Parts: sequence; C-alpha cells; structure tokens
Amino acid sequence: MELNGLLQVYEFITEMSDIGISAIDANGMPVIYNKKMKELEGITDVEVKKRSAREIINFEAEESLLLQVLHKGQPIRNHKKTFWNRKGQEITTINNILPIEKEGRILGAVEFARDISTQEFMMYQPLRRYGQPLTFETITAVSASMKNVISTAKVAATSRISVMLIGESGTGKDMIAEGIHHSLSMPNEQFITLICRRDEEAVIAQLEKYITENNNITFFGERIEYLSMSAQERIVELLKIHETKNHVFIASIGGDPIELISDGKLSKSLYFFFSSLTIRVPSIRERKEDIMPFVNDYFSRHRQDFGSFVQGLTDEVEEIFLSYDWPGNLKELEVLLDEIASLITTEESITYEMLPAYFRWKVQDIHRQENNVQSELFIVQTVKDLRPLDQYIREVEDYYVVKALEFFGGNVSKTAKELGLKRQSLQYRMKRMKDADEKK
Ligand SMILES: Nc1ncnc2c1ncn2[C@@H]1O[C@H](COP(=O)(O)OP(=O)(O)OP(=O)(O)O)[C@@H](O)[C@H]1O
Repeated sequence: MELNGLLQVYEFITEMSDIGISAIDANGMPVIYNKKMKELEGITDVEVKKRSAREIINFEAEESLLLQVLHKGQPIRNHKKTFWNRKGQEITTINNILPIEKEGRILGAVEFARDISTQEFMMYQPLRRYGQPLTFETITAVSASMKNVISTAKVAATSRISVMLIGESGTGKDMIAEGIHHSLSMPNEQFITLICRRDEEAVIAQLEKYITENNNITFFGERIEYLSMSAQERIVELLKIHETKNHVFIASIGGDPIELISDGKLSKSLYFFFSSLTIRVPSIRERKEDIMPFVNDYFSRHRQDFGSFVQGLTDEVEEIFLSYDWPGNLKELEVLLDEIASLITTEESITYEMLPAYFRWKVQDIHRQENNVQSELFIVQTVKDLRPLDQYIREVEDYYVVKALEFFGGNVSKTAKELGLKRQSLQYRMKRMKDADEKK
C-alpha cells in the first residue's frame, strides 16, 4: 500500500479506537487528539481547534504529564486519574504515557487513556462508607438553598410521593434519596438503587424482579437519562402497572429536564411520571457556604476513625477551595480529601504543598486566568498576533520554565530535575530570560 493510503488507515484506526489517544510532537504541539479523547474530556471539535494553540501552555494534569514524558524520555504507566470533564461527567481513566522514539531520537509523546468510569463508579461509592443508614443529618446543609432542599425532601418523605432529583454530578442526590427513604411516614423495608449507567437489561430485570413484591420498597433510579429511550419507556410502563402498590419511586437526572427531553435523552412520559415533585439540588458553586463545613466534618471523622491530629486547612488552601469551581461538586472535594488524607501523619493543618500535584496545576491555571496574565499572549486571534514559529516556541518555553520554577518555589535543582534538564542548562535559560527582560 502506498504511504498516503497507509496513513489514512492509521488515521481511521486512531479515530475509531475506544481508547482515548492524544499525542504531541517534539515541540510540545498537539498532533493527535482522537474522538474518544474528546468524548472523555467532554469537548467539541470546534473547541479542540480553538484550543490547540493554547494546548502546550495549558497546565492541566494530563498535558503536563505528556510534557513530562517528552522532557524526561521516560514512560509513565498505569496512571489512574479521576476528573470531571467540561460536561460535568465523572470520568476515571487508566493512562499510559510513552515517549515516541525512533533511532534514539524523541519525536514526541503519546497518551493512551482507557475509560474505566463505569467500573469505578460501581466500586467507589463514598456514601456507602459511613457504615450507617444515611439520614438527612449526614448531609452537609448549612446554606439556605440546601436547607430548603432538605425541607422539601422531608415533605416528600411524609407524603410518600414520587420525586425527581435534579442536579449536577456529586451534589448529593443519592444521599437525599436515601435520606427520604429513612424518613418515610410509613417505613419501607428495602432501598434499591437502580444504577442506570450499567447494562440496561440488568436494570430492567432488577426492577421487574422486585416491583412485584408485596413488601414496600423504595426504588431509586439514579441518573435515568443514561438509559436508552426504549428502556426508559419500558420502565414507565412497569411503574404505571404497579403504581397502586405502596412502593416509593425516586429518580435522579444530571441536568435540566427540558433540555434533556429536547436532546432526546429523557423520555417525556418518564419525566411526567415524576413531575409531581421535582427538587433541584444546587451545585456547590452556588452554595460555597457548604464547602468548609463539609471539610470540617470530613476531618472530624478522620480524627475519630484514624486518631489523626488534623484540624483543618491553612488560610491559603481555604482560599483556593473557595475559589475553585468544583465541576464534580462535593464528590470531587471528597475524592481530593481522600487523597490528601492518605498522606497525613502528624500534620495539624493541610498546606498548599500537601495538595496533589495535578490539583495544584489546576488551581494555578485558575489563578492565572483570574489575574488575566501572560497566557493570553499565546492566543492567536488575529493575523497580527502571528509571529515566527521559533519566537513563539521560545516564548512558550520561557513561560513553562517560569511556571515550573514558581511551582517548586524557585528551587533550581528540583525544577531542573523535573524538567529533565541539567542544572546549568536551566540556569542558562534563566539568565537568557533575565537579559531579555533587562533589554526591554
Ligand atoms: N451535601 C452533602 N453532604 C455530605 N456529603 C456529600 C454531600 N453531597 C455529596 N456528598 C459526598 O459526595 C458523594 C457523592 O454524592 P452523591 O452520589 O449523592 O452525588 P449525586 O448527586 O448522586 O451524583 P451522581 O449524579 O454522579 O450520581 C457522596 O457519597 C458524599 O460522600
């Protein structure tokens, strides 16, 4: 096959792969970003195009890993990562990042991301860890909006009516459903969660099996929009047939029901079945007052369960927690606290240095955007913004070096080590930047 034809075959295979693939060339410029990778990150083709010029200066976790591999020439294998993408979906991947080498030369770096979100979701359900029934008292609700959610949920429990919980991932909908179950005016014997991101035949079989029982059961269909339209229709039929029984039905969805209906993701009849009472659970961005009480609760449990001494966060970290926008809401915060807590020994407060590196990169990025500095220099909006490629690459390199130095508190040896440079060569770059600054 001629080279061009072969390239088209490779391109097709890369695009169709169900593994997320992204690659950068030796200058750190993105060259491959396949369909699955876009899906994992929740971004559209248009955004990818806009983004490419910024890619190398955008210090998100996985990009910096690609750059790390490029600089060090060493692979990173089986790196597990949980994040919330632009659409607010919870994603967990196992990543292998490899240098692309030919005849001893590094041509770039490539990342393969295997999507294990569903398995991870099934295994990691923090709310099950409390080892006690989840009542409304377990839910952090200091803000007025969350207090309102709890009082409406109590009304639903008293009147035993069907409820639809609406809210972004990680806002606590599962907890509220279980809270309703434990406050029902006439207690039900079982609480059954139908995990709709699982195989839908299994979900329907589970519902068919239990719905015919005479015991009163609380059914919670979590994220019903993950089911196909036909599966949703079958569920409404089953619910309607057994409506006269004394079961209680609760459902949750991750976004605005009207939008989901118009996007063909939510069945109108399923929505109407639940529409007698809908409760919107606000995102944590809308109720920042709940952040610190949640953190304090977490650490008080940690002290009790593990005998640690940790009292809370330093002011700096508190500030960061309050300014970050938490796309994965309290679940994201909880996953982060788990990571931090696994490293706690005798510390009394959580300092900036104790935050995982990927999170520091993320918040550094936010601060940069908030302060509206430098990175805008790299965005090409008009022809006037264009400049010779080697000048552009030099600017990006300088920017990266400055940020890396800031990250390591100005420590030249550590920075040089992480960037895979000799100390002298980093010092040379620093001097070159200083000289250039002085000339300005
Ligand atoms: N208000 C809250 N109080 C205490 N913990 C919370 C609260 N909200 C979320 N959490 C923590 O976040 C975890 C995830 O919450 P939950 O599963 O209820 O979110 P969800 O809204 O149902 O998310 P999804 O849409 O992804 O199913 C909980 O297990 C709990 O540990």
